[in-house]
Amino acid sequence: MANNPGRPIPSIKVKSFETKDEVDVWLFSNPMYCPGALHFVERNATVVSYGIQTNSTPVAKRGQYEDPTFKFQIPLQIAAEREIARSLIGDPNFSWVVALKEFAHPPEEIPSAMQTVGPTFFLAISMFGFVFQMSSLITEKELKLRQAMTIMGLYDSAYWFSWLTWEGIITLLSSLFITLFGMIFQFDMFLKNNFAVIFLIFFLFQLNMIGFAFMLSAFISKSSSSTTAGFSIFIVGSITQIVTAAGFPYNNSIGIIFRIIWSLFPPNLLAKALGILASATSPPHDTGIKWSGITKCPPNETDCVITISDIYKWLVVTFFLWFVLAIYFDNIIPNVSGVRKSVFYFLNPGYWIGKGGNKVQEGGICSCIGSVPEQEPLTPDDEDVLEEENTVKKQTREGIVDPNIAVQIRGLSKSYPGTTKFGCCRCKRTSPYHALKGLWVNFSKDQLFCLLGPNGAGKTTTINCLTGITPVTGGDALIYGNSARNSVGMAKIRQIIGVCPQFDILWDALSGKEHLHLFASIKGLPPASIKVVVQKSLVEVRLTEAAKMRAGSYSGGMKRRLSVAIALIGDPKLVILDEPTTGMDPITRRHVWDIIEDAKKGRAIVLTTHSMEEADILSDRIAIMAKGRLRCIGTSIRLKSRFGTGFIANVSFSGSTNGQSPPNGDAVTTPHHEAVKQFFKYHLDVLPREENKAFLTYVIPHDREALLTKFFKELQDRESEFGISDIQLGLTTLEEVFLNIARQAELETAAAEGRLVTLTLTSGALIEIPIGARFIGIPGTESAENPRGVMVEVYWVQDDTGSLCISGHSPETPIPPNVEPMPSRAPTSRRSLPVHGVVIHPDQISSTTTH
Ligand SMILES: Nc1ncnc2c1ncn2[C@@H]1O[C@H](COP(=O)(O)OP(=O)(O)OP(=O)(O)O)[C@@H](O)[C@H]1O
Repeated sequence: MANNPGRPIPSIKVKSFETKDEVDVWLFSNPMYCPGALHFVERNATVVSYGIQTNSTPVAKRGQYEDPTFKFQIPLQIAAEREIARSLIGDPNFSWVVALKEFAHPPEEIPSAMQTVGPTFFLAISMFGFVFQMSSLITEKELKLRQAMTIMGLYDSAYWFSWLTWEGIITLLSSLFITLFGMIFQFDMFLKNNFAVIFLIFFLFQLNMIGFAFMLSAFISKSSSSTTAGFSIFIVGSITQIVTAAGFPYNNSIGIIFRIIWSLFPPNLLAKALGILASATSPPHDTGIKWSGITKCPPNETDCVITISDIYKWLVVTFFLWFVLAIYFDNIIPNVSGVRKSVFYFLNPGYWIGKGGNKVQEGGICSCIGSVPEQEPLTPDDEDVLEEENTVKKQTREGIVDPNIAVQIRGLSKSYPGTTKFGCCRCKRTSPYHALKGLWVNFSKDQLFCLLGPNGAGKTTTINCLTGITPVTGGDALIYGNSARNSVGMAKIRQIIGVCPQFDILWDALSGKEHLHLFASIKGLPPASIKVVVQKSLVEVRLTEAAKMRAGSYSGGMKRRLSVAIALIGDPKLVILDEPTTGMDPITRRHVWDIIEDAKKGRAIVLTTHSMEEADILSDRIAIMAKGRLRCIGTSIRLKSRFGTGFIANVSFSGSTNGQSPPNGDAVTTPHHEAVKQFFKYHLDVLPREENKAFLTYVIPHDREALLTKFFKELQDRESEFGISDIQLGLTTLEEVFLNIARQAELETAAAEGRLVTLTLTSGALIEIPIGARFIGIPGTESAENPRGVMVEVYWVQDDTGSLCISGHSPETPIPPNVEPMPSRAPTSRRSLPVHGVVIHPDQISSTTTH
């Protein structure tokens, strides 16, 4: 204890044992407690043996590891040997001195926290901006927000540069805060290196990550995938940063090609830069990198292949590379409408000088577009449609520019090509579809043109062609003289149109006011006037109180009103409203109708709607489309008179107070009712469609039109005799016209395609009949009683999608003798396979046939 070099060991720190085994047991049960043990064996008077046992685990003290050999083993050895020598010599003062000294060596390099966890930590910080940026860009694509802005006139360049400016500012601030926090927390790397040197590394790195996010977002179509993509980049980045910190590939033993490829991934450059900056301040006497030293290799680095200034250059160059690639991929990867530019679009000089070069095509890069079969020119069946077509064709041929025409659609056709997509194991084929089959129509200025039609008629496709969302297959559309087929024309069109799309395209996080502000700016309104215009617009659509609320919390009707306001902002010359009042309550709907009515002045409006009332009230002209073609065109009255079933006459009786049905709903027949019914039957041969105590309602077919003047004059003269209080005469509703046209179109298509449906007879037999066929002869029913067999009349209704379905059939009746005999066939067995029914032309059915 007294011989320990340096200072004696106090007795409380020493334990003694009888045997080696006792020592081992004690050491085993008290690990890391005792640094060393001495074993003495006194062999004889001149020989004393001893053994040394030490703990070989190095222990860190204040960041420094103590070497057990120097610290314990040698001192124990010296102490033991001194004591043995003294004991053997018998001189208690006998002593010798041993001095121990390490070789001189450079200061030990302890990797700093900045070198070990710094790269991952700062990569994690930059991932916030990265994921946010990707998800913002993808959400704008996914929700068609970007498309909406483009239609309203936003240039791609403005879109990209506005994002870049915003992200540039955020990145600048975040880099500033990172550097300042590093200094506040007294990290040597931040304190000793030049402020600008550190700040620029963080700024350029984060900007680079933003460029990388821009590029990656072109490949992702769902915003929910952006977090997954961000996380994957983080994991990969963390691993490659560890590899970078270990020295790969920034040393002379690795080829430059590896270094170039490695440096394309921004986290690797950050890891290398932090490595250089941290090692420049790691030994206490190092002073860090000054601005003037960014081009020099750090003094501690022996195998230096890259300097801080090289890293700056790399970060700047790769940022521009990502940014350019982001714009390129954004153009060549199909957008949300499946439309893209050609892979070599940038080789077209027109693209750079703004004269064309923006031609778009459909289908993905890896999908083969099948050839679209040519559509045969169809001559319209309807005389009004034919006349309109001839007018437009004549104007086109003669180059007549009618100043009153806002939109001239010249044989517009659109076919969605069939595509073949090559998946992992199979090819997916879709067949081509002709959505528009040659439209020829003029939309006049100061008028509202209403496009009606069943679902899938082609209304939205027409609008998409007019707004450039989808490329036109054939024909053209001129909007105020600008062609929708030409990119220069389309750029001009977008400055003069306002669109309210079928589905609300709004940012949940922006308020109504901010939306209007944004679109007013896109429309190029002078900044000074925007505030006033936005306020006026909010008042118009009654959203003043909700102006500052986020659009995400608006009701469906409020969102629609905001979409209408957006369409009207900036005083567009053509306003396209695709089902603008869907989801609105009746009061709001009427209010929006007023807005639309007011908006007609000085501009053309194209409206599509499924509300016949809306079409009736707002439209100056109406066209009904079905299966990609115009079926009729004209004013509401013209359509009703031509395609309605006729006139509706309503006769009210005096004595009825409110004109409503009796409470039990039963028809009440009075002598007056009977007299009026007889009068109608005698003069017009019609029966009431509806009758009750208060009134009688008749549908009078068009063919009796000539009799009406005389008939109603006489009815009016006999009003008091019949007890009539009021007579109303009107045309049938637009809805009826719509249903008739849709039915006709459905029939045509079914006949052209030879589509069949199965009719189940009351007898249980199944027969196949063409869709829409009215009288059907049942094969195999010929008998002595009915030598020509029997037939049924089939009743048809249209379902929600406009398709015809069988609603029932009449009882079986004998086929009249004037009908040609059916081809002879074996009798149909019950519930056997369906046989084909024989279609009997209605003209062959005599008047005795029941309906
Ligand atoms: N990208 C596409 N690829 C293939 N077919 C399409 C595509 N877009 C639309 N169609 C088809 O074109 C037809 C016309 O569609 P469109 O959206 O123009 O109808 P619509 O008259 O607007 O119907 P709705 O009243 O339901 O809005 C439909 O049969 C539709 O399936």
